Amino acid sequence: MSASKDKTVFVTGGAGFIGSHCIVELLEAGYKVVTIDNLTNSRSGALKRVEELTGKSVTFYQCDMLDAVALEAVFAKHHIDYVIHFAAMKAVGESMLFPLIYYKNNVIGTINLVEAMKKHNVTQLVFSSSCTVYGDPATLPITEDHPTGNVTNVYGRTKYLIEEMLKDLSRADPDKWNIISLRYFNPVGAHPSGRMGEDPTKPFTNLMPYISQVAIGKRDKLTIFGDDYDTVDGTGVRDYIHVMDLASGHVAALDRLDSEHLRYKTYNLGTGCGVSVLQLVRAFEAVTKTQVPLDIQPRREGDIVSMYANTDLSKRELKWQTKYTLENMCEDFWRWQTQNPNGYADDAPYEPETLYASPVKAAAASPAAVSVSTNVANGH
Ligand SMILES: O=c1ccn([C@@H]2O[C@H](COP(=O)(O)OP(=O)(O)O[C@H]3O[C@H](CO)[C@@H](O)[C@H](O)[C@H]3O)[C@@H](O)[C@H]2O)c(=O)[nH]1
Repeated sequence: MSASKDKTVFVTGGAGFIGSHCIVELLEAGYKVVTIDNLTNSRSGALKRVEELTGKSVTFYQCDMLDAVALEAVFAKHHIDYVIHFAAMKAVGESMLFPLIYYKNNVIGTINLVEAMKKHNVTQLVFSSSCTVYGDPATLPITEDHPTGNVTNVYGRTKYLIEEMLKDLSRADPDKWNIISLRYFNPVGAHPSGRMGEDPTKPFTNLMPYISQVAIGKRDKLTIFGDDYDTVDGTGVRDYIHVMDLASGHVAALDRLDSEHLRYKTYNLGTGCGVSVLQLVRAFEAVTKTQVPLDIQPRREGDIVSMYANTDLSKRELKWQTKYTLENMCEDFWRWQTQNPNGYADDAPYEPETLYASPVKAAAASPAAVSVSTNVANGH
């Protein structure tokens, strides 16, 4: 556990799936948390559950990453020690249809954040990146020094561009910046209590939520995109990681920033184990005692055959390792789904605090804050 008591972490995208679970870990490690979210792909009820589970509250502002004035106001109002930046749009298909919205929200949103940090002399940042930056891997398991940038979709390209931008920033001012990019593999599962989990308000395409919807009877069958890959059983292989392991990886990253001035460094967060689509389905069926009817279809365009992490560096330098098994991922996800069929939709909202002294002043200071909210969701 962290020794960084009384330090404040500013979390962007804190109501999202990974952000909210990470806040639980941060509060339990003794950090104070200030968070923003524009709630375009999440509900603030997640933060109420965070409070319920930890007995601690967070400071929450409903705020968009494109609202540079509001972002700055957060830094002006709070003494921030570290930033963890989750807020981003994350749907691969959508990113191909609306590339400018993705570049704007993800890249410009990050520029706004880093500029506000710079202005207020906050230099410690953990960035939520993705294994998608590796593109189609040349070698497996994937180490952090594997080439990046050969990305197959716009969402992934935004993550790659942000990584490069942060690297350039640290090169330009190496004594100042201390930045870690965490490359997540495939986050799944939910808080073991059954009180928190993934609750996207937009359509999703990820495997585990689909499996679960079939198991619960909301859909007839699971479409498997290709069973003729060169893998253990012909289906695609991924490195599924429990969201609580991912969350503890962020606490470890803050400890790492404290222990050494890194300038800029990347770490994989995965389990190191490749699991096929069929293996995940079978594990889910066994744990939940359900049947998931399958429909084998052609390969999905842009899909990668196999992807799993080499976790040596994160184990060694972050002193972090995963604790949850594939069975835990399935049972925790199932508990969340069955106990909360509507996610947080029925919960009272977590009341956002007011960022500005008066609404009139807010509108004058920050016209973007009162215009139609742009789409910053919470993702990886
Ligand atoms: O209905 C489905 C959904 C998925 N799959 C397969 O399941 C595997 C995993 O798919 P998915 O859950 O969509 O994850 P990825 O394709 O690995 O991409 C996700 O995981 C990446 C790593 O975190 C992120 O970068 C992406 O944004 C995110 O969509 C793949 O082999 C898919 O072909 C199916 O067979 N049927």
